[in-house]
Amino acid sequence: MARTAALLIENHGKCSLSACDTDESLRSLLQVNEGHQKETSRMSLKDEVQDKYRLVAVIVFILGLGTLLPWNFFITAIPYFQSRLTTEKALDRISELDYSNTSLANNTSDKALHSGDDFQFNNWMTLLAQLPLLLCTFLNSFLYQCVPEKVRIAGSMVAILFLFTITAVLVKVEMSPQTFFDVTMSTIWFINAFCAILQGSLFGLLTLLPQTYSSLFLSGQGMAGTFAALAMLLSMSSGADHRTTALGYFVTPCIGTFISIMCYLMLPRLDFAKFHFSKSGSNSAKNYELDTKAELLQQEVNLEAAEQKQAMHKVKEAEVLTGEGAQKVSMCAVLRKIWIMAVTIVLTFGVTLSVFPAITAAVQSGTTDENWGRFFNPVCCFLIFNVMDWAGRSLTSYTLWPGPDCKFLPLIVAVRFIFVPAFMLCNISGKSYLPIVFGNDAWFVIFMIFFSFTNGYFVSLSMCLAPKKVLPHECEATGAIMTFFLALGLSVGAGLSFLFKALL
Ligand SMILES: O=c1[nH]cnc2c1ncn2[C@@H]1O[C@H](CO)[C@@H](O)[C@H]1O
Repeated sequence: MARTAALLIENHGKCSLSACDTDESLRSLLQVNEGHQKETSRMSLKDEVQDKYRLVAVIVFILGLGTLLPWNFFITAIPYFQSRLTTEKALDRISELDYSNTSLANNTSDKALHSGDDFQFNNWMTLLAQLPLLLCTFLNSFLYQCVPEKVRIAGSMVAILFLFTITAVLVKVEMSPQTFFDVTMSTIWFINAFCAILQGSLFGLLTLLPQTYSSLFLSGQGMAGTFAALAMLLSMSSGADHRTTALGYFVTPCIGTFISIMCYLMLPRLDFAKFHFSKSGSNSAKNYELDTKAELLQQEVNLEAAEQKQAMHKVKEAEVLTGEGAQKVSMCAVLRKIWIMAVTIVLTFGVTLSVFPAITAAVQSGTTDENWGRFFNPVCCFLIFNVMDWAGRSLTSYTLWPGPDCKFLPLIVAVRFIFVPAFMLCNISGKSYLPIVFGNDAWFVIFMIFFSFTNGYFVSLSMCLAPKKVLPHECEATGAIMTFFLALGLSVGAGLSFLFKALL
């Protein structure tokens, strides 16, 4: 009984309800219960298995971190990839030249080096990292029925470890730039495809744990970028040569992924995880409602009699309004309720990925200090982005301004589009059309702080507010829909990055 009560409270905690007319009654019902939730939680916790030493929490955080290691380790290493492609491309060009004309040779070599991105590496990398996410979000929704969760999760992590090992080994292998580009792009595609399956499967698994564990997972994801930026800074400051630095850097995610695999394998051995995973993961709408109603009648908590009556009255009212509890979840109905959040997340990630990292990674320091010049990119672009992105995500634990009923959220988020021209007018060499207006490093740092903080805040805000717009039994569908729009936003942004790069 306590277990069912805990489930009820947990689900109520997870999803408050929308202002939709038909949902109003259930919403009031939950409000009636709200006052009793803390008390009930305390009671149920006594009976429930505890997360000893917060081990499950730590593991969930590490798993979150593990899922975004591939994306972050690849984008933070853009200068390494470019240096391999650009320099060798430049050398190729020089070797094709008639060396009797030295000035032509110099000019062309200069142009090749300064065009910086003949392969448009940043753009292709962003697109090939995000497209598999979109495709695999679909694929995973079929795959989850025929491939067991353990195989999907452990298998993806082993594949990611293998692909990271290849990337690390390639650091020491000489090959033509075109081959290096092709191999790297294939690695990026496959590593992100596995990462998408991993992410989707872990999100599914997390629905069986209390909601705080989903926040921890997201927090871990936010930390992955900082981890990559710090690994880059540490390997750069080791003073080793270029290639050894890159090797040290790529060995880090191999270790990180290995630790993730160990953590995942440990999870089913922990009582707290065992307890929650043994609960039925597929709580259908009907079951949920039956549970809810049964609990209202039977739960062994101190609901005052009058309020209990009121609660039951509301349930009956809701039954009449919603056409009884056995209703199916309609994706269209859910989408109608959460479209504002869906548009918000597409706009947020669309703007972010259209310039980050494709354009922001190309910005150089305006100073002549060589040392600062080397560290400018990892610090001002990647470290600041990831720390502030994480800070923005964390702020949603304290405030959810402007709230679930705000109709103007997409408009507020659209204002972020201003960052696109702002970054395009920063100090990027080899521009064809645009001048450098914000040449000072301080401008770039200021833009980056606001850009990343608002990215983290609005992404997390839309993900947190969406479940508040729907009925409890629609939460799972809401999660799936929002994950799809998250991936769509990332892919749209990655596509737009080609356009903005061409306009530079
Ligand atoms: O696969 C993903 N899932 C969720 N968020 C992602 C993924 N890939 C990138 N980002 C998000 O994109 C922004 C720029 O790096 C960051 O906010 C990062 O968390």
